[in-house]
Amino acid sequence: MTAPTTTTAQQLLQLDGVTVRFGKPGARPALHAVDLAVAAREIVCVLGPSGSGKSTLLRVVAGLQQADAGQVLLEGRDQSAVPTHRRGVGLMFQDHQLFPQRDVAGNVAFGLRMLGTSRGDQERTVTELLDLVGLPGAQRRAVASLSGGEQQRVALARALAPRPRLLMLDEPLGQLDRGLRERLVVELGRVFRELGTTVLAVTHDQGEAFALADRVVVMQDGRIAQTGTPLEVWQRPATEFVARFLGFDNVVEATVQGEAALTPWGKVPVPGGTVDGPCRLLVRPAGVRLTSAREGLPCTVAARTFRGTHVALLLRPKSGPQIEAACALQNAPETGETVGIAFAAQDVVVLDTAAG
Ligand SMILES: Nc1ncnc2c1ncn2[C@@H]1O[C@H](COP(=O)(O)OP(=O)(O)OP(=O)(O)O)[C@@H](O)[C@H]1O
Repeated sequence: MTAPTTTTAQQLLQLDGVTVRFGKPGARPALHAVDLAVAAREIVCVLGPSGSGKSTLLRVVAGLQQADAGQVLLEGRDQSAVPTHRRGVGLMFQDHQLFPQRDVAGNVAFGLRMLGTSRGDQERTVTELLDLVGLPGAQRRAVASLSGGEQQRVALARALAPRPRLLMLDEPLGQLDRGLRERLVVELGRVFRELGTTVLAVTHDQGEAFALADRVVVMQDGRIAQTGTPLEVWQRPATEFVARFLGFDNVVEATVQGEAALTPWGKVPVPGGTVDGPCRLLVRPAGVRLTSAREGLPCTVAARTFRGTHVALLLRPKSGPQIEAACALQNAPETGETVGIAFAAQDVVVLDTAAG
C-alpha cells in the first residue's frame, strides 16, 4: 500500500476565505477572507477591538450568519447547508439568559432534554457537570438565588451538557467583576482541558485570552492581524496595530544599520539577523533598563504607577516620544527625578509595516 502523498491533519474547524458583508456593496466587510483552523481539543481565543468582527466570526461558525464568500468546515464537512441546531456546536454568550422559571438542574439539562436523553442519563450528567463547575448539589436551587459568578457556572454547565464538538464563548465573563473573572478563567481552562473540549472564545480582554488560550487570534477590521501562542504574540507582536492593542506604546520610526537602529531616542540595539533599512520599532517596557543619569539616554520621570508586580514608569527624554519602562518596586525612581536609560535587544521588535 502506498501512503497518501499529502497528509494534512484534519482540523475540527476550518474557515477558508470567509467573507461577511453587511449593508452596502463596497462597504468594508465585517469579515474579510478569513482563514482559520482550530484543531480538536484546542482552546483558541479571538481578541480585538470593538467592531473588528469577533462576534460575526462566531455567528458564521454557528450558522447564525451566512457567509457571502468562503466556507466553514466542521470535521472537514462544508456547513453552508447545515442549520445551527445540526452543527453540533455549543454557544455561551455574555448575557447567558438562564431560564428563570427552571431550577439549576432544569437549566443544565435543557439541551439533553432536546436531544431526548433519558432521565437517568440527564441526572447523571447534571451531577457530573455541577461537580466540575464547582456547584455540587445545586440541582434544586432557584436561578434567581445564584450570584453572577454562580449563574455563569450554570450557563457553562448547560453549554457543556450536550457535549458539543465545538464550544463557542462570546465574552463569557464579560459582566463579572475583575477578581471573579480572574478566578473563573482559570477554572474554565481546567474544565475544558479535563473534558477535552475544543473552544473558540471571543473576548476583548487580553488578560482573559492569555490566561485561557492555547492560541490567540488578534482581529483588525475584519481580518486576522496575528495568530500565535499567547507568549509568541506577547513577545513578538507582528504589527504596530497588535503592539498598541496589547498596550505597548514605545513604537518609533527607525533605520536599521547592522546591529543597531537609528531612532529619535538615539541608537537602539536590534536582534541579530534584522535586515538593514527603514522600519517601525517596538521596545517592550521590560527592555528599557534604568542606568545612572550620566550614562544612557537622559530622561525625566513624568509618572510612576504601581502595577502589583512592577512599577510602570513614563519617561520623557530630551528628544523623541515619551517612553514606558517597567521596573522593580525597589529600584523605581520618584516622579521628577532624572534617570538614564539603555535598551535591551531581546525586547526590541521590528514591526511588519506592510500588514500594520
Ligand atoms: N447585523 C448587523 N448589521 C449591520 N452591521 C453589522 C451587523 N452585525 C455586525 N455589524 C457590523 O460588522 C462589524 C463587526 O461587528 P462585530 O459585532 O462582529 O464586531 P466585534 O468585534 O464582535 O465587536 P464588539 O467587541 O463590539 O462586540 C461592525 O462594523 C458592526 O457594526
